[in-house]
Amino acid sequence: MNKKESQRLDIVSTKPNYSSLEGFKRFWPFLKPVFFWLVLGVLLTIPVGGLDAAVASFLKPFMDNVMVEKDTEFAKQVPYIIVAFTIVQGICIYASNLVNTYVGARIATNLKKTLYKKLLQADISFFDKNTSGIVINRFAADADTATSGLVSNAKLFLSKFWSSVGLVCVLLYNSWQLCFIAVGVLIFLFIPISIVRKKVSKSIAKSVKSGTQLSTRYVETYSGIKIIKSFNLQKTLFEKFNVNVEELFKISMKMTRDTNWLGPVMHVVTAIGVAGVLYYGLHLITTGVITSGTFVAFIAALIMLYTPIKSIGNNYVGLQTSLLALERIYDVIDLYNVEEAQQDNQNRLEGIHKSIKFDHVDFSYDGRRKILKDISFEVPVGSKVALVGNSGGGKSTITALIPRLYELDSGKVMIDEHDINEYSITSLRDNISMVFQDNFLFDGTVRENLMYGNENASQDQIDFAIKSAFLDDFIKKLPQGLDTLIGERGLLLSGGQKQRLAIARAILKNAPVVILDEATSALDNKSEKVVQRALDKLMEGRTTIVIAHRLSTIMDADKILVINDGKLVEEGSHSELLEKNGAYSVLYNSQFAHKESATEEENS
Ligand SMILES: Nc1ncnc2c1ncn2[C@@H]1O[C@H](COP(=O)(O)OP(=O)(O)OP(=O)(O)O)[C@@H](O)[C@H]1O
Repeated sequence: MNKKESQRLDIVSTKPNYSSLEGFKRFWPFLKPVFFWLVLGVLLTIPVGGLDAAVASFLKPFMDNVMVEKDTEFAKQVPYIIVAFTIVQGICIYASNLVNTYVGARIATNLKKTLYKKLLQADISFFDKNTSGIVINRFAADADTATSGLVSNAKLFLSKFWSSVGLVCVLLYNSWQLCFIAVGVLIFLFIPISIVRKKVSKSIAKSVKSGTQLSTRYVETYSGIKIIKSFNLQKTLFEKFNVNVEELFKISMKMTRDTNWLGPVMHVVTAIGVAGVLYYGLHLITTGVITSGTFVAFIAALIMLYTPIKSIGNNYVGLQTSLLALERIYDVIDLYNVEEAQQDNQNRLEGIHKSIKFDHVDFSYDGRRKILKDISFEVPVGSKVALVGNSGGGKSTITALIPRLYELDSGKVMIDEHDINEYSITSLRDNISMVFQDNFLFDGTVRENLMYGNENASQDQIDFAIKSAFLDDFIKKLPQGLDTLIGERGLLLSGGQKQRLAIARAILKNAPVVILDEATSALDNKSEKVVQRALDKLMEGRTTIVIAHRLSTIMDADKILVINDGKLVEEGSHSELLEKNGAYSVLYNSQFAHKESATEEENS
């Protein structure tokens, strides 16, 4: 796999990639801020677990004093002591729940912040390679899965750990021989646990993959609903969904089959332990090695010890699920991205004074298929350069390289004779406004959407941008003017209005370089004219690179570059290129002829 391919997250690992120590080290940055609370939580679990042992150990004097020696003095105190102990235990349980929940929620929140930052910084190529379902699952759901499972299991494990330590001490104190039998049988539990571990890891990886596909289906349905309805795709999509959801059902049933036998096996193993203790205990009592009180206390402690072990099966799957989710999180955190890798000491780009230059640029999206081949050209400051050429030729790709949305394979893109890699990415992008064919609007009001162009824009600046984009009449008619909600994806706006809002946003950004990617090709003639006028306002006094299919909009460009199949085949002004009678002239004549024949058809 080459570097450009290495960002795919759909390959879910089935084997743990980290040793426990490595895993802990990686988790440390998230544990550190809550370490005090974590220690407090652990300390609070000591009395919770330890008091179980205390309760069990009271049974011995109770039995021996009352039953055997008929001395009730101490026994009378025991019920009060037990109630007092359990009250203390209850308070500790409450406090430890509170502290542990705080620790878990804090870690999950910090993990989500780290992951979201990572998502915002991820290279565009990451989004080309990973589906929306992957993003939702890997960046949001995994943080909850990892922490909720880890915290609940750690809480359970810790409290049971301390109670087990206490109970084993009680067992040892009462009879080391019986303790040997009781604890010895537990060794047999390691075999089924390791079998389950392997099977569960595989199933969890499969279920993550299926769950991801399911999430993608939901997102696709949401964003593609118009196409789904107009092509009557409901049945097709439902069938695909059906396959995914049934697969998930099968995986979860398999997981249940693979793991649920662990419970009964634990039951049998612990029962063998109890049976062994009873068998040998009888011998020890009859030979006078232990008293009956000792024996009763021993059995009580043993039952308490075995109870959590029997539920290990269920907890184990939860724990394994969380650990694997944590590993997937590490995969995401380890993803390389250009923004994060950048040095802090990079120069800020403060405007453009000379030119934007492509110097022998080669580019591929996947490291294999070359999209741009040896592209060299210069855009002098303040000029308007147009990119034309065949569909899929690489025009949009060229424009994406200027704000470093993708990294080059070789060659250089330069601003004012400096490689753009020398400037900080933020400052580079601050200097460029892009208007696309399909402009994304955020959920919120018209004003909020405009102000994404400039968060500190004054009312005067906003008014100017609206006027320049010919949006003032439209906004006056909106029920709440600038503060009208336009909804996610700007559904309340027409195509042309959306375009003009995007142009107003770009005007507000006031960047010296403007890149227009086929900004008017989706519009009808009337809207195109208004949008074109708005674009002219945006381009005024700025360095502009325009991609256009309609040559009529770029005939006045200072320079036209013809890009065919990733190569720059011609360069010059409209009249120079027509004179050359080459690729541009073919393109121009085909459009012109097309227009003429269309007009003839209309006239006839
Ligand atoms: N994100 C991407 N990942 C992989 N390949 C891509 C990606 N975007 C574009 N391509 C490929 O790169 C080539 C050039 O695409 P590009 O969009 O730059 O062409 P274009 O000249 O702008 O086309 P059009 O005029 O049709 O918009 C095409 O073959 C396309 O399939």
